Amino acid sequence: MAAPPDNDVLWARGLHYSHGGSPALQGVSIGVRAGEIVSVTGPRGSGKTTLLGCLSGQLTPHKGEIWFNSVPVHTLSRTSRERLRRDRFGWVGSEPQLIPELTAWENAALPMLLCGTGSRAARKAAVEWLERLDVGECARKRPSALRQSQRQRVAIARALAPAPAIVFADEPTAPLHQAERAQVLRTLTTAARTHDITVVLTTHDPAVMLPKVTPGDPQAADAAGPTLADRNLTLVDGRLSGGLVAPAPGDARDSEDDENDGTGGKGMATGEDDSDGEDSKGAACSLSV
Ligand SMILES: Nc1ncnc2c1ncn2[C@@H]1O[C@H](COP(=O)(O)OP(=O)(O)OP(=O)(O)O)[C@@H](O)[C@H]1O
Repeated sequence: MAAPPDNDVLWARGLHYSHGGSPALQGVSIGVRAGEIVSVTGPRGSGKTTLLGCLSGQLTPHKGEIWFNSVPVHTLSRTSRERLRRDRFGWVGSEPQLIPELTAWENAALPMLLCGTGSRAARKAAVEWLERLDVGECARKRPSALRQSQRQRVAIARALAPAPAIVFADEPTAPLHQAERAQVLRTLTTAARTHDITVVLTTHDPAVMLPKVTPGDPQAADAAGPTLADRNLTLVDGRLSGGLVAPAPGDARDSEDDENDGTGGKGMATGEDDSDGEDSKGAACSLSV
């Protein structure tokens, strides 16, 4: 078993996953550095949610390796993976999935309480994060009294408050209005950057995440303002093609010819046997609290 590069907090090689025999990931390799914000885009059904499920330890890949620092996630027992998710990872789904009977601060504090943080400290951290995410005034309200964008900010506070090493966000802006999407994403990425939290997020809205870079025109890139992600990867039919600039519509690249693999230029091979044929393990992504 090869050791992962020292400077990657998360590293995966040759991931394969099939749902009921239908391949969702076909040899995906990725390396994520500590503090990096990586977005994964791609069309519907390209495998984004499955990739995040594997990387976050919710799904066990049928082939391949996943390392979190020096921990081989792919070989951990179910209990150890759940502990790893609880203690080191945060999760933001496309729906806030808050507990309706709890107030916003109680929802945000829940993962810390489950990790054994004292209730006073958990409440303090939860309220601070709600304030940082501009929903401090909602702390005592229940989810039903909040707007969807406020609920999603509470879910982001819940993911960030325990100071996880990595936050996984699966299409976190999907339920929001267009005007709120960039704002919520900016809130998530800014908060993660200031607290040195690594983020891997998926979106099928490339306009939201991709840096507005015009190749060969740095002035245009400067004028576009700061980018939300450090690196954007594109997943097509369960295969990754990396790059900083999205292919223009109609400029589809041939994934068979593309050796780019999302490892930040380390050149890790992705070309593995496509025939998987394993049955689905039927695991669905669930709330990581
Ligand atoms: N539980 C499941 N059972 C059967 N097939 C599934 C299941 N989950 C996903 N798939 C299939 O696996 C492939 C990858 O799905 P996945 O949800 O990972 O893609 P995605 O890029 O996240 O899609 P979307 O943008 O629609 O969320 C798709 O063909 C999908 O239909």
